[in-house]
Amino acid sequence: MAIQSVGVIGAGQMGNGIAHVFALAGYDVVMTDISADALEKALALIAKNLDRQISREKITVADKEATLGRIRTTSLLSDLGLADLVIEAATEKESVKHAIFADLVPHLKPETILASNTSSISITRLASRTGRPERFMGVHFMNPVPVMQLVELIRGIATSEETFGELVAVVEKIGKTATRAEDFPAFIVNRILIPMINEAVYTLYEGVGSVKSIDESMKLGANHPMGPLELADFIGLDTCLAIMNVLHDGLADTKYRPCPLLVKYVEAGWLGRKTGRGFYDHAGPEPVPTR
Ligand SMILES: CC(=O)CC(=O)SCCNC(=O)CCNC(=O)[C@H](O)C(C)(C)COP(=O)(O)OP(=O)(O)OC[C@H]1O[C@@H](n2cnc3c(N)ncnc32)[C@H](O)[C@@H]1OP(=O)(O)O
Ligand SMILES: NC(=O)C1=CN([C@@H]2O[C@H](COP(=O)(O)OP(=O)(O)OC[C@H]3O[C@@H](n4cnc5c(N)ncnc54)[C@H](OP(=O)(O)O)[C@@H]3O)[C@@H](O)[C@H]2O)C=CC1
Repeated sequence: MAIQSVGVIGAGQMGNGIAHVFALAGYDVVMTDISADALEKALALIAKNLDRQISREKITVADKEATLGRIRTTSLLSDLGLADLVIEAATEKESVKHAIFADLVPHLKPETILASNTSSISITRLASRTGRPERFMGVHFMNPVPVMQLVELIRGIATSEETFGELVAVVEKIGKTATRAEDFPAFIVNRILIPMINEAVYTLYEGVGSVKSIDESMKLGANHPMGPLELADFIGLDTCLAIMNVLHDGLADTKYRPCPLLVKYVEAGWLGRKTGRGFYDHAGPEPVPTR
């Protein structure tokens, strides 16, 4: 099946970037979210990120206009019914994802491929209740989507060769590089990266360093583009904690226990950039460490 139209569910940090890259590559995009405000913010962010690409002469003004013209937003999940591919990028909570698929599937064409941008949750389990496990995949983009080259492709135990092949072709068409990860907790990137971030939170929690010294050490000492705590704020502390819980429960190994300080920040609603405060206060022109 030639994929021409893409549905995106969830217009948060990831959903807006996924809509951006598909529309820029020429796909028709319908994006939905439970929050109308999130949809509005997402369109504004897409326009801003397209302007970044114009200022670096990566695209033209005409490209930006055409891209925005290919993105439609809706509050109705049923409006995604005609899409050839639907990518779910809602909150990293398994119950939320199952509920979305249960509401969505009755509206879909039989040949439509369903995918989740989940950071860590079992693709096999997500697929098992959709009635189309052979046409279900993990398509895991990296943040920020317009810039990061990688897309992790994860097959559930029942995903067909045909579905996998179609998504390899789609990733190539949007100009990114697909790697393949097997369907085990947090796949490859987050199996390695998020425990490192959790370790950075332990380093802060045990008083080994301050937010500033920890991030500066990894930026200058390991050439990381962002320090681990700055990156945690960028990802979202709720998402980082959700991934650690998936690793801890899925691999039954205490080495994946989430740091109590990370739990406390999430309990306080200090989720990082998306709520304005995490390990940094993002209210001003420059982020200010909060510890
Ligand atoms: C949690 C999961 O499930 C998986 C994950 O995603 S884990 C997280 C993976 N991501 C990372 O590790 C990001 C690490 N950080 C970085 O790579 C860099 O800091 C960064 C690319 C985000 C910003 O780079 P920088 O050098 O500080 O900024 P800057 O030079 O201004 O921007 C570089 C490019 O990124 C773009 N950019 C910067 N921030 C951006 C953002 N938030 N959204 C979109 N584009 C952005 C700029 O426009 C520029 O794009 P072009 O090259 O296309 O013009
Ligand atoms: N953040 C990151 O760096 C990365 C995240 N991911 C994965 O992508 C997914 C999204 O993450 P992210 O964008 O950071 O999360 P965000 O919290 O930024 O955005 C999630 C969006 O989904 C909305 N939402 C919640 N429930 C529903 C629903 N039932 N139907 C439609 N929309 C809904 C949320 O609305 P509201 O806020 O009102 O609840 C919010 O706008 C997660 O699975 C995450 O693990 C993958 C790669 C990187």
